[in-house]
Amino acid sequence: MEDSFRLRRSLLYVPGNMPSMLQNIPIFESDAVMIDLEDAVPYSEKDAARTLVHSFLSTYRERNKEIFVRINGLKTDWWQQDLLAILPALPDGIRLPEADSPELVEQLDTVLTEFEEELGIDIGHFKILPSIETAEGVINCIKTARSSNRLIGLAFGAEDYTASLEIERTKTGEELFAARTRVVWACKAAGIQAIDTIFSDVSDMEALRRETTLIKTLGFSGKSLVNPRQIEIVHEVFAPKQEEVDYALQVIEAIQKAREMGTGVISLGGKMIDAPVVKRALKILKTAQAHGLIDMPLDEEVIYGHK
Ligand SMILES: CC(C)(COP(=O)(O)OP(=O)(O)OC[C@H]1O[C@@H](n2cnc3c(N)ncnc32)[C@H](O)[C@@H]1OP(=O)(O)O)[C@@H](O)C(=O)NCCC(=O)NCCSC(=O)C[C@@](O)(CC(=O)O)C(=O)O
Ligand SMILES: [Mg+2]
Repeated sequence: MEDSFRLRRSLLYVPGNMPSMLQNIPIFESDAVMIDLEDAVPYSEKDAARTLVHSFLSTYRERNKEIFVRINGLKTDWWQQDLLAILPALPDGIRLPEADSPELVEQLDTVLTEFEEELGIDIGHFKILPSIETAEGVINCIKTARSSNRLIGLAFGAEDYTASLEIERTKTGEELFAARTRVVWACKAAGIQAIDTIFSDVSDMEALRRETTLIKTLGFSGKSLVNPRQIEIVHEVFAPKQEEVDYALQVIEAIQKAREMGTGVISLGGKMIDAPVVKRALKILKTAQAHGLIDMPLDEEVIYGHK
């Protein structure tokens, strides 16, 4: 499966200084976890957290989910020690906070290559998920999205973003709309995934559902989470609905019939079916396949009649 179709609906933050939380990582049903060495860990506990995360990852070898570690930002004094401690335990990737410019990602990319050479593992093993969480980051994100082959996506961080704009974050999110849209554009143009920010009120599940529905509509593939109780709702929202899958299958059938008739356009239930409609239907079917809801060949050449 292409990396852009890998399920990354839920990326759960787990504070790196909390052994009781770390030990539950194998049982969480999130698609990924992001072990945090940045904001969830106070300065006085940074050293202890690095040791703890290293030892947890070294023993957690049979991994059932993607593991990212959020290091401290490249403008701090701590990120190099973070990498030194955790890379030998082979996380899948690094979440880079405050990725304000493509140069910061390039800098991390170079350092990761040096570590991979030293560890004797494939170059490119360590993926990068940069956080776009300041006004500067949003302005530069189009270039940041193309700054390294290691990128699996860009993540939006609304808490720091609203702090950088000196505004309050609301539950309806009007203040985030422009930034979210730009992050999605950047990701789609670069062929990587867009991951939305956390929702911090862990007691308001209906508001979480509304926000997740909104960001799915905007084009995000998934969401960062702060609490395991948020996982189920996010997965429910991202699962393709049976009626969407059924309609997508009808669209594919209709366009194949159209091709046999020598036309690129056909009517289905009174609605025009043409190339963009087919593209969206195919995306739904690939997502359904990633969810294990259907099992069928989705050969684009057969569907479109050309590559
Ligand atoms: C929010 C809250 C305090 C609520 O506490 P509560 O006590 O009310 O939670 P309860 O539900 O009662 O917990 C029931 C049981 O689950 C356990 N449990 C809870 N959460 C767990 C978890 N995450 N991992 C494993 N275990 C967990 C808990 O230990 C208990 O276990 P037990 O006692 O055994 O029953 C708690 O969840 C928590 O600390 N979350 C992590 C916070 C964090 O990492 N922040 C930093 C990342 S964001 C950021 O930096 C913003 C950003 O940078 C980026 C962006 O947006 O992407 C930006 O700028 O925007
Ligand atoms: Mg942040």
